Amino acid sequence: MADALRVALAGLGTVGGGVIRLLDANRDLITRRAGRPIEVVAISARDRTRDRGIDLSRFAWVDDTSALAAQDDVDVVAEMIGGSDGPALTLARATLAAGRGFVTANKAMLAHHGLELAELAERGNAPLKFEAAVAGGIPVIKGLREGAAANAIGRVYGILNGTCNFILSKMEAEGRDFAEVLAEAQALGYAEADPTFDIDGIDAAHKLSILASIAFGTRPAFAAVQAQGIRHVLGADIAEAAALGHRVRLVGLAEAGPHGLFQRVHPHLVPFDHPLAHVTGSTNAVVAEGDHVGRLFFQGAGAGEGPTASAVVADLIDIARGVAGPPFAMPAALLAAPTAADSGERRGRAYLRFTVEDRVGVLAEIAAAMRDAGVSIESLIQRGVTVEGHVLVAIVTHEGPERCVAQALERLRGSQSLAGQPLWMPILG
Ligand SMILES: NC(=O)C1=CN([C@@H]2O[C@H](COP(=O)(O)OP(=O)(O)OC[C@H]3O[C@@H](n4cnc5c(N)ncnc54)[C@H](O)[C@@H]3O)[C@@H](O)[C@H]2O)C=CC1
Ligand SMILES: N[C@@H](CC=O)C(=O)O
Ligand code: NA
Repeated sequence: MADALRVALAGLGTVGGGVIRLLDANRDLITRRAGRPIEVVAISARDRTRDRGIDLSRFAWVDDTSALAAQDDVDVVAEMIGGSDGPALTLARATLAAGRGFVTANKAMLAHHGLELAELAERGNAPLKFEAAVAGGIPVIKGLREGAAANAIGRVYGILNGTCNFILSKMEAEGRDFAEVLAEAQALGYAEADPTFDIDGIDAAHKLSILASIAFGTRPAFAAVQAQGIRHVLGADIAEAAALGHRVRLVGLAEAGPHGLFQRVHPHLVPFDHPLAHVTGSTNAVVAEGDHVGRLFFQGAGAGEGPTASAVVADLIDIARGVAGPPFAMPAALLAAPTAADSGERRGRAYLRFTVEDRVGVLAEIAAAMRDAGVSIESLIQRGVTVEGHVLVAIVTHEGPERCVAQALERLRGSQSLAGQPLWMPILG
C-alpha cells in the first residue's frame, strides 16, 4: 500500500472534531477507498485544554497554527477555523505557497479571497478543495465542477443556509419565536461564530458566490451579491404565504443573462409544488440548470458535525487518490470578472407586506402608490391580523419589473400610514 496521506487539522470545533471522529469511525473503509491511509499527524486550535470528548493525546499539538504550513511531515492542511481573514487566510496562503494541499470548510475566506488562493494553488501545483464550504455534506461542488462540467449553466439557486431554514421551518411548524429557534440552531452547531452572518444572508451569499464562480466561470465576487436575510420575516408572513400556497425560504440565486451575472440572497415565497418548498430543518438544496443535463437537484444536510466532516474527508480522499483539478472548475486566469446585472430589469411576481394603521384611506394610499409605479395587483389581503396593534396588509403582484415595485415602495417611504418598513419577497418562478 502507498504511503499515508499526512494531514494537519487546524480548528477542532464542530467540524474539526467531526473530522477526527469520522476518520476514526470509518478508518478501514476510507483507507480502501483512498488507496492509502489518511493519517492525522498534527492538530492545532485555540484552546488546548478544552474537553472535546476525543482522545487528542495521540496527535502532535502545535500551538502556532500557521506553523502547520511549514511542517515537512504534512502533505495537506485541513482548515476548520473560520473567518474570511486572520489566521485562516494566513494559513491558507502559507500552505499553498509551500506547495502543500489545502482543504477548507471556510466559505467566507473563499468568497473574499478565492481567486488569490486558486492562483496560489496553481502556482504551487497544490490541490485546493472546499466541498464542505457550500451546502455542507451535499457534494454540490463536485457535482457542478465535475459531474456537470460539460454543461453551460443558466441558473443555479437553492437553500444555502441551514440555520435560516431550521428557523423558518420551526417558525412555521411550531409557531415559535425567531430568537428562541435561533438559540436552538446555535446549540446544534449549525450557526456561524457570528450568527448574524446566518440570519442576515451573508453566509448564504458567501456560498452563492462560490457556486456562481464554478457555474459561470467568473471570479468569486462576494461584493456583487445582494444579500438580505430573514430578520424581518414575521410569523404572520409565513402564515400568509401558506394561505397563498407558498412557503417562505431563504433562497440564493445566481443567473447569467445578457446584461451580466445576477446574484442575490433573499427570502422568497416558494410555491408548494416546487421541491425547495419541501426542504425543511437544517437541510440544504441546490438546483442547477444545465443546457444538456437539464435540471439537477442536490439535497442533503447543509450543516452540523457529521455532514460537514463527510465533505472534508471526501476532499482528503480525492487528494489521496491524486484527484485535483482547478478549484473553480477552470484555470484561475480564465475566470472572468463578473459584470453585475441590474436587478431592476428582472421580472417576476412578488409578495409585499405592510403593517399599517387601521384607518380610512390607508389601503387607497398603498394602491395609489402601486398604480403610480405601474405595479399590477393580483390580490390584496387585509385579515385584521394585528402585529403589535397594527393591521397586516399583504399584496401579491402580477408579474412585472422589480424596478416598479421598488418605485412603489419608495413612494410610500415615510408615509404616516405605515408602521415600520414594508417587506418585499420575490415569488420563486
Ligand atoms: N458548523 C457547521 O455546520 C459548518 C461549518 N462550516 C465552516 O467550518 C468552519 C469551522 O466551523 P465550526 O467547526 O462550526 O466552528 P467552531 O467555532 O465550532 O470551531 C472553530 C475552531 O477553530 C479554532 N480557532 C478559532 N480561532 C483560532 C485561531 N485564531 N487559531 C487557531 N484555532 C482557532 C477554535 O479553537 C475551534 O477549535 C467555519 O469556516 C465554518 O463556516 C462549514 C459548513 C458547516
Ligand atoms: N452556518 C451555516 C453552516 C454551514 O455552512 C449554516 O447554517 O448553513
Ligand atoms: Na458541499
